[in-house]
Amino acid sequence: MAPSPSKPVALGSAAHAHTIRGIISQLTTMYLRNRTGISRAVYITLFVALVNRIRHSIADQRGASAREAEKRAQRAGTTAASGEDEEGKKKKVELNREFVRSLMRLLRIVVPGWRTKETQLLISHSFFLILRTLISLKVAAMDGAIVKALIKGNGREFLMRIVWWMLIAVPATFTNSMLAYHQAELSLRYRSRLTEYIHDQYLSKLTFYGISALDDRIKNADQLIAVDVTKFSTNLAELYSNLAKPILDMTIYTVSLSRNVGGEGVVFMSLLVQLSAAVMRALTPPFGKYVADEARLEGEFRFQHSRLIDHSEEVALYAGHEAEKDTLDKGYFTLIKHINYLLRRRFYHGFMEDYVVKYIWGALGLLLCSLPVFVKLPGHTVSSMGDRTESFVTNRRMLLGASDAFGRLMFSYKELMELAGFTSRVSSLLEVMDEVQAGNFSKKLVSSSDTEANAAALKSRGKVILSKDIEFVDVPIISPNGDVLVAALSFALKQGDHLLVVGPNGCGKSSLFRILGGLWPVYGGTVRKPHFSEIFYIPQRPYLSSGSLRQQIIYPDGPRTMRNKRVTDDDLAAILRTLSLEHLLDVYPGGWDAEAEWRDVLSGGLQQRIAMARLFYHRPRYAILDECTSSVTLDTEKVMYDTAKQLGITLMTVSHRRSLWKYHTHILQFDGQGKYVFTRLDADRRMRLEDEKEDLEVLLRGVPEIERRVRELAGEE
Ligand SMILES: Nc1ncnc2c1ncn2[C@@H]1O[C@H](COP(=O)(O)OP(=O)(O)OP(=O)(O)O)[C@@H](O)[C@H]1O
Repeated sequence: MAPSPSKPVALGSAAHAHTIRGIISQLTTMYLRNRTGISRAVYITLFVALVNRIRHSIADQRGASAREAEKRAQRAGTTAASGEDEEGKKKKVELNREFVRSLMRLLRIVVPGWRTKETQLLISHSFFLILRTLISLKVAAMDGAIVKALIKGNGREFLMRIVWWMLIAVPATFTNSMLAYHQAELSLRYRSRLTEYIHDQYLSKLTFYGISALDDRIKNADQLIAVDVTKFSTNLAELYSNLAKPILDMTIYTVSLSRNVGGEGVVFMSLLVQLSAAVMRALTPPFGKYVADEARLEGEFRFQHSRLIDHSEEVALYAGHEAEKDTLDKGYFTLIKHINYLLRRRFYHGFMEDYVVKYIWGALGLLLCSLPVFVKLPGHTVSSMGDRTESFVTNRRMLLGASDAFGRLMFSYKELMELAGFTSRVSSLLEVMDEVQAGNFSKKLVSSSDTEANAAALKSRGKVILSKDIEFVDVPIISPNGDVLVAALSFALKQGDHLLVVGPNGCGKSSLFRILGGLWPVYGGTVRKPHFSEIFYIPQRPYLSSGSLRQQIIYPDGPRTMRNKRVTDDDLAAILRTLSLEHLLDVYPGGWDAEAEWRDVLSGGLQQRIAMARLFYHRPRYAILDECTSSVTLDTEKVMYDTAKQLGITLMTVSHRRSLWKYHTHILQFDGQGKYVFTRLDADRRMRLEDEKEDLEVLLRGVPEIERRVRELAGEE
């Protein structure tokens, strides 16, 4: 009989299977014999891979920072030219290199060095974080021991363990309180550092003016400084404990767990957890951007309210409450719509996150804890039921700790995104402040202007030379929107020459003084002028600061500077008497120290007189008087101008009032079409000419009437 062909195959496959089984068993034995060594090799490889990954990201980030710096340098030269709109500039809020770069900049501000209070706080915070994890480990072991005593039915041991458990709770709760305290204190310190830094920058080199008038990238700096900085600081302080503690917990718990249940299970479970975490991260909405948008909308809503408070009288007189209500409602509903959308996204995300973190990972954890019960691991001799229960309870407790830590790490991704939102907002303020200080402004150009030519004009700069007198040589007056008001202005004024500036509305009269005061850049030509401190400006609506009556007169000096200048309250009273303001000292209780919201309690005319008193106190070499006598009588105006001249102040006035001509020696007259005339002013002659012109105009106005009457008479004849 021919041998069955299947037999050798069967024999062969049995032998084959036998060989494979033999190889597997040999490999398993080899693995179990060298298990510790292999585990170490795996851990070391993973660690080296991690370090390499971090090294590469840092190198990438450095390269990106250099490229970003290059791009910014290029952009700085072209922002004004491009007329780019705000949307185009809005940064995307993501956890990218830009975020790391911005965060690093803010971190250098909030923790400026090693020997600072912040570093001390961070170190002691870290100490308490480690202490809490160690205490938690001890508590986990004690839990296991308590349950073991219970299962054994050993009442004495059970009670003893409970007493120990209660004792360890004392350092545990103390540590918890210390952690909460450190977190709050750190947040406060970060906020103080940032606010101090921003105030220094914002209030130097007229940055606050540049941001609000010459640049339109930052809409509400107040909201950014008062609210977003606080939220950033709180978020950052929370994030440290929300990141550091779970990372620490995870490391310590995982090491202890792998000792109890074997490293393989832990590595396998970590891989599964990592995988599900990566999926969840991919499904996480861009919360950072949402938070930044929410903060912006909050800011806009607040701004609309503060505008209503500032202009309550005007709105009330116009009965504009319905229109204002519409604007406010619109702002509020836009905000609420966004918050509702955010809530919905958070709801779905929270649902998914909770399910994965609590239940999927929880089930994986139970499987892991059961390993020592169902699988015999080398080096683990679990014998009695009590021992098994103790090991299960301890492992379960540690695992809960580890998975809770991982869950918190996952949640902290959301917080990290929120931090990215606030980081983006705060750092955009810092960047715009830097650019404004460097003279790089970005403002939407007026559509009517020749955008390219004007943008080029806005980029170029003229010369400013310090001098005793004032001289403009071919200086263009260009509004921040790129509107050329005067192409090239030239005039010269010596000390003692008093200048009157006239012209139609919007022709650039005040803008000339903004250039003189250093508020607007000199876009071309040469400006010779005295130092900023020697020119005093009085606008039509004087600025009344908060503080006492005395402070209104001496602003921006403080009482100490006043004393240093050897000016007394009696000197100030004399100034008040000159302007017939002495009654203010009796009207408001407290005299010089009386405090009030001066802008509300003083009439327009009184405010203008206070502004003049301020001028007489400071006695500058030059004064710019911008329609600042519009609300006072001619008698008061005379006193103001005569006294100012007696004090040796050179006056530069913007006014349409003819009564002011006689106080000036020169006139600069704009025609509103970009042309101007600068001449000496012979007030009497000019007054005569103007009178004659007005008489003739009246006569001319009567001519049609005379003609009509002549025709009527001719008809009657
Ligand atoms: N911060 C700014 N941003 C953009 N444009 C501005 C800014 N300030 C002034 N302008 C524009 O510059 C032009 C000149 O303004 P300016 O205040 O010099 O006018 P003015 O001659 O003093 O007018 P008025 O007699 O009405 O006070 C106006 O068209 C004004 O809209």
